[in-house]
Amino acid sequence: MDATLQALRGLVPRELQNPRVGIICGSGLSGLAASLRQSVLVSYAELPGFVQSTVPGHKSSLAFGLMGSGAGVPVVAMLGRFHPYEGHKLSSVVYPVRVMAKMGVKNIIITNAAGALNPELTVGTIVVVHDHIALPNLTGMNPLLGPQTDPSLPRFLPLSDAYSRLLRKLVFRAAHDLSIERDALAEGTYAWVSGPTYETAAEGRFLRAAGADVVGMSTVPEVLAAREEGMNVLVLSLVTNAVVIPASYQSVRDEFEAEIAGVSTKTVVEEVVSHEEVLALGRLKGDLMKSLVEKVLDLLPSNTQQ
Ligand SMILES: O=P(O)(O)O[C@H]1O[C@H](CO)[C@@H](O)[C@H]1O
Ligand code: HPA
Repeated sequence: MDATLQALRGLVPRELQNPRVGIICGSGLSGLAASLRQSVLVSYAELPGFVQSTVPGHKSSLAFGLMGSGAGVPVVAMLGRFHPYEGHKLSSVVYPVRVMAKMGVKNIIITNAAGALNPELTVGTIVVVHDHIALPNLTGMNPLLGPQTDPSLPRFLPLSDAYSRLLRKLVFRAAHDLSIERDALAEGTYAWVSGPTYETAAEGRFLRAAGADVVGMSTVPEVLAAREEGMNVLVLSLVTNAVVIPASYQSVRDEFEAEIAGVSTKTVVEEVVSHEEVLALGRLKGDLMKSLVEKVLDLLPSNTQQ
């Protein structure tokens, strides 16, 4: 950690060395940081302890700068995150969050691309996450597993308050101030899965039945580290696709038997999702996400821990 912080002190101008807000850009959402002023990019390759992002739609740089109107808020944005499915250790996945904490970040805005499990969520909706289901955490893949390296951090971290109510409400205020239509935003629960495979229909049904609204392969590790470090957390999921969950299985036997009996049937073609589709939606809705985040920064109270 000391080596990373020292490298950053050498690469980032002094006035940007104490960001107030950290941002993590999800798949195809690096454009979020396009409006940073006085921005300085630091490649992950220059930072000891950082790995490389290998997923299309994720760059490998930290961007420092000022965001929002007026004087702006000093922020640090990860243009490209790390996922365990890339082969990165969980400790590497959350390392940038720990670095942000050491630089003084008190609020973190984590964005992601996600598939909709809730049939009421249409593609393009931004979901303000208020809870999560993390099967990997429950089954032993938790970034906080292991010896406590910093005794000042809690051993048993509560997560019932993981998603800041104040920050969530700010998003709705921001949308209201920007006259964003009501249906563009929703609230929901994020299911974290390890990926890199997308869900089968049965898995989608299972996660939906468990109460999840959207599903993705990231975010929860960063949320856990951020909460452990005492940050206020806001998560915004952009719905990039629907997880196709047919109400019932359409039997191939029925289909076959109808065919040989000469009865005309509708052949079922299973829909599939692709990362290209995910990235395309990120490009399409990137501006909405950017305006929302900028407005949240404008509304962030300056006189509190926030
Ligand atoms: O969560 P982010 O990084 O936004 O990306 C999402 O998009 C990718 C799959 O298309 C997965 O990495 C999934 O987690
Ligand atoms: N499933 C998991 N992760 C995702 C999806 C999905 O449908 N879309 C974007 N990230």
